[in-house]
Amino acid sequence: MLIRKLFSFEGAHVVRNCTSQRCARSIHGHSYKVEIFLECHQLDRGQMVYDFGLLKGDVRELIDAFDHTLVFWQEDDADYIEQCKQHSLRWIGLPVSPSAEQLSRVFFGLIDTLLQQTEMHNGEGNVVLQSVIVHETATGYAQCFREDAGNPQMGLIVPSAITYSHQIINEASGGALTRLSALPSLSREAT
Ligand SMILES: Nc1nc2c(c(=O)[nH]1)N=C([C@H](O)[C@H](O)COP(=O)(O)OP(=O)(O)OP(=O)(O)O)CN2
Repeated sequence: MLIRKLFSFEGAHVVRNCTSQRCARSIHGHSYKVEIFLECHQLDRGQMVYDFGLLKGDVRELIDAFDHTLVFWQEDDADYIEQCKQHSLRWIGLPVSPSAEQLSRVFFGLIDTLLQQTEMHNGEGNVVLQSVIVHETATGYAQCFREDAGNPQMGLIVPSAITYSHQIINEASGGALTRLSALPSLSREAT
């Protein structure tokens, strides 16, 4: 059985090298929708795959870290990156371009890590992250499955390469970002 929980965030980006010139050459924003799909073939004591409420902690905090951010590709023009950091308190640097496809891969990897760290106390079965959908607009989305998340042809996403501005770290309410940042594989903004 599959269950799905929907999140949203507001974000801005440029996606270099894409065919759509407005997308490639102008900073623009999206009201992103993120759908998380969990799969399990067993129910817990509440006769649920996984209580939706459990996703309102770490996973919500992680997605909220992306809210009102300028997200850039770390291989973008150095001056552009510098200007992003100067003019936006909330920014995230990714080792891949911030297309819907790559954002879905980023979220898959990070949410998968958080779920694996979650202690289950209500007889949950083997709950696994089946896929993550990132909607950029009302008409376009990308869906990442496990094989996509780890596909080197799509670019390696080493979590330690993701950088968060101080403002994001400071505004995170505890839990998820702090724990992910404590992993050797996730880094904070360089000081
Ligand atoms: N496969 C992808 N194609 C495009 C992406 C993407 O991430 N993956 N991104 C963009 C741009 O970010 C753009 O802002 C969104 O493009 P588009 O869907 O064309 O947006 P519109 O609002 O113009 O769509 P309408 O259906 O005309 O409303 C481009 N492509």
